[in-house]
Amino acid sequence: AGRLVPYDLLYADGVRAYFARDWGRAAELLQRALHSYAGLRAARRACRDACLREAAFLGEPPAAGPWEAALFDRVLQRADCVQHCLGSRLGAAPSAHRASLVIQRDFERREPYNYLQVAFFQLKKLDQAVSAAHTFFVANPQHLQMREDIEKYRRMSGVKSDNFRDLEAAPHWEAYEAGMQHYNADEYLQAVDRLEESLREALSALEECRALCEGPLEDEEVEEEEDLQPGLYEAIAAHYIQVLKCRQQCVLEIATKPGWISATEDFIPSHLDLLQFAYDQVGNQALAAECAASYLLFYPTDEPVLEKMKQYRAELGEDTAVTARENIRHYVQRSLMEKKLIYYAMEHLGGTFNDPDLWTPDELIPENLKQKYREDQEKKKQETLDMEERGKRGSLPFEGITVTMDSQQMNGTQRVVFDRVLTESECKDLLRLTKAARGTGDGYRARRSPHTPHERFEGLTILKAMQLAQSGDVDWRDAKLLLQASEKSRKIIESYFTPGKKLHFSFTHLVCRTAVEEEQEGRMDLSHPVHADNCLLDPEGKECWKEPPAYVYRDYSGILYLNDDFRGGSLFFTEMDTVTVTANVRPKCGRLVAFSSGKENPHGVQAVSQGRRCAIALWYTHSAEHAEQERVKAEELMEQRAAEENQSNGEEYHGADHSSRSSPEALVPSGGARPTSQRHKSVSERTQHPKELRARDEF
Ligand SMILES: O=C(O)CCC(=O)C(=O)O
Ligand SMILES: [Fe+3]
Repeated sequence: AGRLVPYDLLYADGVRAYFARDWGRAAELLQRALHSYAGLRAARRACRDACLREAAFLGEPPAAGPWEAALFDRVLQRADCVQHCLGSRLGAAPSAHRASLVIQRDFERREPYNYLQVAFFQLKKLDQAVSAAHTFFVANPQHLQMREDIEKYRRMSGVKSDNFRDLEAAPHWEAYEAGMQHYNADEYLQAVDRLEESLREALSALEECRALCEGPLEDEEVEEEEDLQPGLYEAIAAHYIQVLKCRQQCVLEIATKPGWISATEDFIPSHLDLLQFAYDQVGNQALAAECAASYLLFYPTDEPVLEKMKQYRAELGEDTAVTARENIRHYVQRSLMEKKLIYYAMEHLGGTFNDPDLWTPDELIPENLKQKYREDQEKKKQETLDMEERGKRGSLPFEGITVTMDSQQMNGTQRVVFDRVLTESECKDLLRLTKAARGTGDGYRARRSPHTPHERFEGLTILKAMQLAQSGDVDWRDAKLLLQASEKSRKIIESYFTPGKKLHFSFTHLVCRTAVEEEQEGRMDLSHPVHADNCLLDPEGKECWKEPPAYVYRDYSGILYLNDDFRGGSLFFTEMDTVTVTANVRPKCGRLVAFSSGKENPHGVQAVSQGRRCAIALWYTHSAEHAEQERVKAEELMEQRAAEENQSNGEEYHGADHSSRSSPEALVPSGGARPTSQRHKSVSERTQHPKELRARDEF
């Protein structure tokens, strides 16, 4: 095999070319980076398999003679094998292919496709731009800018719908979804085919993931001092336990659909359960029995499947042997062995382990760990109780705010309207912000509303507001007010709905909807069609799919209104059928409506038929991981400014608390070698990535 250039180098060069607007070079380098990344993974997998055979830990342990020599003899052989194998496949020392954590994360999140789509777009290679955009979006459904771009691509003529392809699609997910569709449609013959394929592919993906676990030891805390380094056996144990835990987590990785946050529970065993049912339906009792027996390896006391087993045995006759699948038996045994070792380590050496499986037999978990687990659960329960108690007594964190309507008055659950969150003059200042921003022409141009041709739609994000303040286009105090108003709303909503449980910003923007003159006659549509904020309402109103492209991690929504001098534009809530209206909210300055973002709160906005309706739209999440990154940047700019002001007139600014957030920069190890230092720059450049995209007005 030829020499594989390390993917992090290619990536760093590609990103640099991107920011130099050298699109051709950027596209080429980024594609090569992706290719090299895939090649590296394939090499690791292949070498692991080859060396597993070549230097196998097989046979009986030595009856007599030193155990240690026998074991380490194999360890040395395996190390030699792996070194050689990787060296010849990669054409370089394997260590050259170790990328920093930041870059590894970028690739896991498919970040290169984000750059690629822009580069392809600039090169007028639309088909490739679309598939890159789609590939990125599948794994990043929360990415607002990409969502907008995708919507634009969809509206463009000349873009074929089969270009919306996931270039990194995992074979097992494609098969699984097709299989489940057939299964749910009672098409069991096809279901069996696809689910078998899915199981096969999932197990194969699992092996690849496990192979990648055999990498270097990742120290949690870098211990610089030599005498803090562990001794031989401690070091081996620590590294081995790390590998075991990593391998155990692989099942979660393969069971998590790209773009989703949590894994499908019991992914492997549920395949076997589905298959046993489907085989039974198509009259293949022998295979049904085999799958049932395999399922029982995970859950040996599962009553319904034991029942089925009896039935299959009866149907097949006593002479037919029923055995579980060999590969599943192997999977279960191997997993149990790993769990035992991990639990032993936990009990005696400390550390933690999140067992990814629900089927782990109780007797495997050491008694004192179980005890500790129970205590933790108890503590958590108590905390929730305390929280609810506090919530009931809960008072709002600000004076003068009133609760105008609660859930009951709004005929629903988790809905509320507060008034007097802003004063008239604060509303005026914020409205001035939208006007001033409009004049600048950059990033804040009125566009057609994505929802209706009869309105224009303008959105201003927090970061944009700060940047405009920085460039002197808007007043700093107005921009600061936007930041403060949104934080105030956050506190109100947190204390009302989830006291004691932190709500993070997920996305914030100031939006105005303006009626387009002369286009209002006989208008039947809405300003914003009925929707739920964190799931996709199905048109028949029976379900709300909590899956991408919905912003699934959003937990609460808030809208803080700024004015009422327009016609139409009421917010309304409906039942799941999207037509039965249950509550109406007329916007006005200082009114904050808040509600949980799920299917219990479908809502829409009546047509704005005259004038301009402005509001700060706010979404919140409990998940720190999905906290709004733009905000960190915006607050930094604010603090910078405050510090400058402080110097000039001694005024004090109480900046926002950053401690709970991790900025992307924080992930960059200090003093890192080569690509790391470049990444440090491009990571912060990345916050400007959306602007970069915005500049493309060719859409
Ligand atoms: O502006 C409003 O009243 C509601 C807007 C909304 O529901 C949304 O943007 O998701
Ligand atoms: Fe909404």
